[in-house]
Amino acid sequence: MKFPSKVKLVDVGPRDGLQNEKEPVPAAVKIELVHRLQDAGLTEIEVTSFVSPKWVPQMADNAEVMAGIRRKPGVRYSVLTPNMKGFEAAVASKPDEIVVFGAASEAFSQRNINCSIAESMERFAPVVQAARAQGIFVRGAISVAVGCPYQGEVDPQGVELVARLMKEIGVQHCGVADTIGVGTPRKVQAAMEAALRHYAIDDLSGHFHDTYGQALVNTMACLELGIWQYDSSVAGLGGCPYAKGATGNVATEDVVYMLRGMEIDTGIDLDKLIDAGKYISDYLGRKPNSRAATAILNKRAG
Ligand SMILES: CC(C)(COP(=O)([O-])OP(=O)([O-])OC[C@H]1O[C@@H](n2cnc3c(N)ncnc32)[C@H](O)[C@@H]1OP(=O)([O-])[O-])[C@@H](O)C(=O)NCCC(=O)NCCSC(=O)C[C@@](C)(O)CC(=O)[O-]
Repeated sequence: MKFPSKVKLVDVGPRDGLQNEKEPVPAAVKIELVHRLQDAGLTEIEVTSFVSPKWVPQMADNAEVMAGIRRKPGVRYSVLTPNMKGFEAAVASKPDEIVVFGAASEAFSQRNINCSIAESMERFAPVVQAARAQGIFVRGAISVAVGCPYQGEVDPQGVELVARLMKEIGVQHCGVADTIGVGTPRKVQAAMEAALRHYAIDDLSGHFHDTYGQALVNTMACLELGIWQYDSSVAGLGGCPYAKGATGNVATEDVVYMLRGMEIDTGIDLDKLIDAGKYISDYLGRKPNSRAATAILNKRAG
């Protein structure tokens, strides 16, 4: 079996991780988390989202967080922008990349962004056009790619349709997301293969929540396909406010530990990453949701 020799991880903890916290997390803590992640070697960090503060109040400090980051050369900072209003607000904060986020089920599209799949593409198209005209890279996320909390099963055709529509409007990179973490390896591979009909392997990534404990094995299944880009979340933070019961993303620490053992380069310093995860977990008053971090922290404590 030939795996990729390097993997790029995008830490989505500051955005996906913190968007679901009940208590507000101060902008200063989010900024410090971003700093610790970049110091640990992350080269892309999903910082925040420019969505409606009525829908997701946890991200209302988006501009303040973006303005507070000490930018490190070589690191890319991405933000979510669901429509032109979000994009216009985001541009002022100079993101390297924006993310438009659609869904492979109509039901999730309605609950998450208040429109149908077709309408979402109409909203995204001018955003994509404006971003690309300004040299801002555009990533697209396809939520509920293997299962939806409202519809149930999602078949690969649903993913293929949204990947095609995203490609048609000029989205440059396609992220396939198991929002509620129900996927298992063959299902996730099928979703990826559907997206691969429209996106090259270098323009595709996986985003796996760990609700059923399948995220690492799903990552492994995608490595087998040659996919080398993944989202993950420090300390396993996260969840989507419109996917009740879904837990956080796969912990960045767990993915880095696995890849290090497989001699696949990530450029990430695991010890510093664990410190970053401990920092935010201490702030939130709980333990990191990462088996590797827990084991290493226990070992450190002797
Ligand atoms: C998409 C909208 C905005 C549509 O929301 P809407 O209500 O349909 O929008 P609207 O155009 O009818 O506007 C209604 C009000 O919202 C305001 N508004 C409109 N747009 C914006 C904006 N961008 N920023 C700030 N304000 C905005 C607008 O100005 C207006 O304000 P009012 O006149 O009532 O005072 C809304 O549904 C929304 O914000 N949804 C939040 C979705 C979200 O953030 N979900 C979580 C992130 S996605 C995710 O986690 C999944 C992912 C990516 O990680 C992958 C995975 O795991 O699946």
